[in-house]
Amino acid sequence: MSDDPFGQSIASLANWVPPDEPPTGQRAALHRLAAAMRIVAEALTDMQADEADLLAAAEAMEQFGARLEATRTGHRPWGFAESAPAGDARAMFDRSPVIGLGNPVAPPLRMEIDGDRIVGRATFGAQYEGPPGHVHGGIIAAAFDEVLGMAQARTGRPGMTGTLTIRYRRPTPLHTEVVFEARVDRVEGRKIFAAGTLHAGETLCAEAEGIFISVDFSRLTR
Ligand SMILES: CCCCCCCCCC(=O)SCCNC(=O)CCNC(=O)[C@H](O)C(C)(C)COP(=O)(O)OP(=O)(O)OC[C@H]1O[C@@H](n2cnc3c(N)ncnc32)[C@H](O)[C@@H]1OP(=O)(O)O
Repeated sequence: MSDDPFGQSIASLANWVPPDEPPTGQRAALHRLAAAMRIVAEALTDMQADEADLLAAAEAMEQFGARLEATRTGHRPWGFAESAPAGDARAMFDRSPVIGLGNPVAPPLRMEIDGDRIVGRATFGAQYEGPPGHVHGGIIAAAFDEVLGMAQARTGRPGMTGTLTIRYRRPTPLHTEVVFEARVDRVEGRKIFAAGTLHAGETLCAEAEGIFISVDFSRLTR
């Protein structure tokens, strides 16, 4: 394990604390671009632009896309995007589809550690709509997977999600800051049992239970 940076990073995750210094340079630019793409994604849900404007935007996006595509290396230093296995905070924050500031798909959820709890906050835009005016249930599941995944990772022997059970109690509103909380209930052998809640204000919108199975993540990279 000592010469395995992947394993070392996972092991050190138990003491990981989210960095609070603002990014600079290329990374800051990446975050800005991803934020702009989120604005586009949400605007597409109800914009009234005409065909010509949409075609002009599509052409510009295609051109920028081609420029970025040409710079791709195919290099995937960590192989994962989820918080629990990524280890390196930058890889984790930037690439995750849930918390990645460099990933326009991510809402993004913002996580913090509060004692033995993980707290995640997000404001979901219209691009995450399921029932009218409310958040899609699959998106809520993804967010729970992330916060429960981070909670279980802090045991120091993280696992993959084996079972994730969600009870949706009330519709979760769009355009409102909602709060996820997660903690580890118990560990039985390789099984880590985690549980969490989702609130919008005082309203309990959903509850989750997850069983994570500790694995040797270095095997997944080979
Ligand atoms: C570095 C940390 C990474 C954490 C990431 C967290 C954030 C997000 C995580 C994800 O989204 S991961 C992506 C979604 N999950 C997957 O793709 C997992 C796919 N499934 C597998 O790879 C395997 O089925 C798994 C590793 C979960 C289990 O396979 P194993 O062959 O290692 O398990 P095994 O059959 O030896 O069973 C070990 C124990 O776990 C139990 N178990 C196995 N699969 C289970 C399952 N799916 N749910 C609940 N329990 C399960 C099993 O009953 C047994 O319990 P006991 O020890 O009490 O007998």
